[in-house]
Amino acid sequence: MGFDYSNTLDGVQSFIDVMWPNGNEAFSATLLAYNKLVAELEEMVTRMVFESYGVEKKLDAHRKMVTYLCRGMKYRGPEKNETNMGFVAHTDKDFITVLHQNGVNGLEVKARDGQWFTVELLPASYIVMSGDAAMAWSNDRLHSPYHRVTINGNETRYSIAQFSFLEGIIETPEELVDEEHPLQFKPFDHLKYLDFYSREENRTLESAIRTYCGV
Ligand SMILES: O=C(O)CCC(=O)C(=O)O
Ligand SMILES: [Fe+2]
Repeated sequence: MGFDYSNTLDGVQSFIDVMWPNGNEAFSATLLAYNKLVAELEEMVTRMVFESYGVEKKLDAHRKMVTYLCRGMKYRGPEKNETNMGFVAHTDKDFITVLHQNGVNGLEVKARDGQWFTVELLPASYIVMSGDAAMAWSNDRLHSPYHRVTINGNETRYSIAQFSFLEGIIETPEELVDEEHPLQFKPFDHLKYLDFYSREENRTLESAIRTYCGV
């Protein structure tokens, strides 16, 4: 389950209203505090990326467009005759994802070289992963990896993710384009890309972002 504007009081409140019509102050305060911290982490990583590419002057305009979606996942262990009760392989459609899990591993990521590996996390660890929008923005420098969840044991896995989206047009900075690195993606409207991906016929594309706005 998930909700939009997840680092704002209004966003959290609209979720709480659905789940607890009589309110749940403690949960609401915890969720908002958590999502704000995770948004700060996302902001910090984004700043590091912009600085490392020498495009920090583009950061303010970028920040003004950022909005977050929070999603909570529950994966129970397989029962008899069931296999893999996880999440099918996909790339994230956002800019940057920050993921956290309870003590149960299960996330697998496909590296650039095609090898799948299991992400083994300490309880206090977070995963920061680039999505399709960051890949397009960076002219293919950041990799938006295929990933999936496979649950083998009996323990239930819980994870919580916060996804960043841009309300507006995403454009590759000209600093990241030159003769050696020709432009790979045309400017695109991030939320319209989500509409595109939500259509049945586009969900099985090898790379929805390349089909949508690849050069
Ligand atoms: O539960 C996880 O660790 C991954 C979830 C995920 O990939 C997603 O929600 O996009
Ligand atoms: Fe994902």
